[in-house]
Amino acid sequence: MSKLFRAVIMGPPGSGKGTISERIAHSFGLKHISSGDFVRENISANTEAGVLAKTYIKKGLLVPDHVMTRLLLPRLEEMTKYSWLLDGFPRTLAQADALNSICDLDVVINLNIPLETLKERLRHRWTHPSSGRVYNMYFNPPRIQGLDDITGEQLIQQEDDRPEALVARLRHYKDIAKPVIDLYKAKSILYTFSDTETDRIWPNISTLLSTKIPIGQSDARCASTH
Ligand SMILES: Nc1ncnc2c1ncn2[C@@H]1O[C@H](COP(=O)(O)OP(=O)(O)OP(=O)(O)O)[C@@H](O)[C@H]1O
Ligand SMILES: Nc1nc2c(ncn2[C@@H]2O[C@H](COP(=O)(O)OP(=O)(O)O)[C@@H](O)[C@H]2O)c(=O)[nH]1
Repeated sequence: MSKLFRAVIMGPPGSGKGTISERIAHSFGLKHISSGDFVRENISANTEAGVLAKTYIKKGLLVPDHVMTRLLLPRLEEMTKYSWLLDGFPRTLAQADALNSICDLDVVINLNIPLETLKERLRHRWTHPSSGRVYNMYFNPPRIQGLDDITGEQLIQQEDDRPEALVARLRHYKDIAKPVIDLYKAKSILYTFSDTETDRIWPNISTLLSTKIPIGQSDARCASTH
């Protein structure tokens, strides 16, 4: 079997991780694993880790490293047959070390987006709370204003997405992400993309992945995972 592909996407809130992950999953057939979605699934299913995670999320805190790794690592270990893209994990050096102990990453995509752009995007971000699906009133509006395309349920604007909250979130992100970024830079697997528009970043990411994912693998993977 050809070598499987392992990628991580990093970036501050609103940098486009979810949007770009969907494009990568669709174009290259990688399994998209979003830590936020996975946490929400565990909360809905009332698993032990889900119940614990909920107590932190309700307070606007990150879930502690040992809870996150206990949730995510077994999930990744189930995916040994697939190429995957991780979105939202690792967020801390402890999480990166835990990930490192179970696999070697091929590529880390790092999104570097100006603060003003992040503020503007999040001001217009609407979320379907139970699934984590996001919309932007200009970039990708829902079919019916205020309602989720799939369920028809009400969309909300998250408190966290207010410009005042964003500055603190961003500072926090920078502090905890820096050692993770430095680690991946030292391993020569970090690829940073800077722009204000996802549509201008996307062709560069697509070109990078075309050179990294062995020919034929992405198609084969698509067929085997959908
Ligand atoms: N790797 C992680 N480590 C710790 N907590 C996490 C992690 N991933 C998700 N969480 C928790 O789950 C919540 C939802 O995660 P999710 O990534 O969907 O949203 P977010 O933090 O608002 O990020 P973004 O705005 O970048 O999309 C987070 O706020 C955090 O409490
Ligand atoms: N205007 C604009 N909005 C974008 C662009 N890319 C993503 N968005 C929107 O910006 C918000 C943040 O994107 P998201 O993928 O959720 O980022 P994440 O927090 O890093 O996962 C969402 O509402 C997206 O629809 C872009 O190039 N322009």
